[in-house]
Amino acid sequence: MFLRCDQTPQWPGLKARFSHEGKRLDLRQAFADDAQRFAHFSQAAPHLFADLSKNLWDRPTEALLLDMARSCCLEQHRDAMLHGEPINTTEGRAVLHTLLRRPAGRVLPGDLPGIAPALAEVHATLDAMLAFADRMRADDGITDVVNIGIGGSDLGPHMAVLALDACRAPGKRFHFVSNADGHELAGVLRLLRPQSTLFLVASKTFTTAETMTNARSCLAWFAGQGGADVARHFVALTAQPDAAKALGITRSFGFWDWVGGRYSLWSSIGLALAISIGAAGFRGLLAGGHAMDEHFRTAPLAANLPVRLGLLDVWYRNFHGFTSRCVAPYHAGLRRWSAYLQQLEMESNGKRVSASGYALAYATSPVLWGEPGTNGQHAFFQMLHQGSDVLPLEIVAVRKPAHPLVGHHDQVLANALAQAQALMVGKASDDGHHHFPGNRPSTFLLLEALTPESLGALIALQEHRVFVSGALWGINSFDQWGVELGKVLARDLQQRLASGDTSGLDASTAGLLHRLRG
Ligand SMILES: O=P(O)(O)OC[C@H]1O[C@H](O)[C@H](O)[C@@H](O)[C@@H]1O
Repeated sequence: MFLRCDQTPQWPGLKARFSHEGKRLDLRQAFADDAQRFAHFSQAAPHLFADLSKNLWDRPTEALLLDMARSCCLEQHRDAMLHGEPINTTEGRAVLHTLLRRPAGRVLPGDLPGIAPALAEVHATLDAMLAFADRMRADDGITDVVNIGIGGSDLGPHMAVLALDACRAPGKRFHFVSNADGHELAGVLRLLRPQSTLFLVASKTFTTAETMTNARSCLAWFAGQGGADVARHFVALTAQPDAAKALGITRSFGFWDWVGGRYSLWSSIGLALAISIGAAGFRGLLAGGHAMDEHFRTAPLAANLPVRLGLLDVWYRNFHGFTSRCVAPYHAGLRRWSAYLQQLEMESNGKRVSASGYALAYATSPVLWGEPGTNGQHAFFQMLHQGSDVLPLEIVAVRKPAHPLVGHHDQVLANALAQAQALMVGKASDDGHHHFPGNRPSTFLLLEALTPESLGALIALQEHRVFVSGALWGINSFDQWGVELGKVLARDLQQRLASGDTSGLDASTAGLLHRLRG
């Protein structure tokens, strides 16, 4: 059994450190006292550079956090995941999204026996999927690609297709339909012609109600518009190809139950992205992810970026008591970044019981939220600078733009830098309205350029940082039972909306149902 963070000898030490020094730490003073603060709290990692120095911690605190990670056997936890142990205990599954980006034939010391054959299957499926992607990419008869999926079967490919728009196949449009609300699908269908559209029905389980409703409507629309050849125009991306066949979709690309939905961009679920950026680009994404996996696997804890970020997350959540993290990508292509991270972190670590089912006495996942910079600055950054709560900010900036327009990118980068600076430095004024308290924390992640490789590394960094905080909190980061109750009740209420039966319902639900029936 691994220790949870609160069972370690460092936990009381961290509590004491927070009440004596931690809560009083002033970043301006900390920089004045330590000429090496930036050097110590910043580091390179594959494809990116991270500055953690404008955060409310110091070296002794970080050292205690690292010792706590050692007491929790974080490295053994990590290796258990990488080697294929069934660490998703409530579902009895391994957690092997890292295998999806491992080079063919690569064996790690400690791999369980099933890993080598699984890796061979991964590459056979990847090769077939990417060959298909390149065919579709080169096929001028296909102008529109529609990804139908929700949650992990939407957020990853959607975010990444937008982020890597500079690599998009010329002449192709990409659409993402996730909501069961017909307004979304109807708006997309209006733009399409059946003979030039490729529908990708993305669902690990092939049971998700929203996706099944949208897939059926697309099949009906296709037939209604005189579309022929469903086999050419519909592809399923699923771990349940038989369920896809039952719906009439014969071509499918598979993946495995050890790939969680929110970790599935790297699998066949990434087909929309692969068509957009091509096989070579998709392999670049995998290579970037793998480079970060290797960093996570081999770097000493004190120089391991996902570990340092995960420890900072625990320090902020459990000692400072910060309830959220604002994410601000300073790149318009990353406009779905916060939505993507919301599922990754909040569905993974939004848990109130330990892996063995006991109620925890401390807080877990923060709320993640945000918008691209500079837009957020003109909306909610007011609260970051002068609000009553301290809200840590995480900036992603990209040094080189992928467009030739003069005068734009410097403005964007200067704003990213200015926000982090302003939050920390503040500005004293006797007039309260003009007073900026400063000492507000931010993390700065910097990519050289937004490429498949750097995006892959950035995503894998976030996956592993979520793993680190989840492991220290002692929770199962890989199940999501909290989404089930609403699904069951929605099925019941859909029938009641038709029948009008309100028996056994609470008065509010019954009253609203009555109104919804009109
Ligand atoms: O890919 P699917 O099986 O359709 O699942 C889509 C999504 O819905 C589920 O309810 C989960 O909350 C998500 O983790 C998952 O990504």
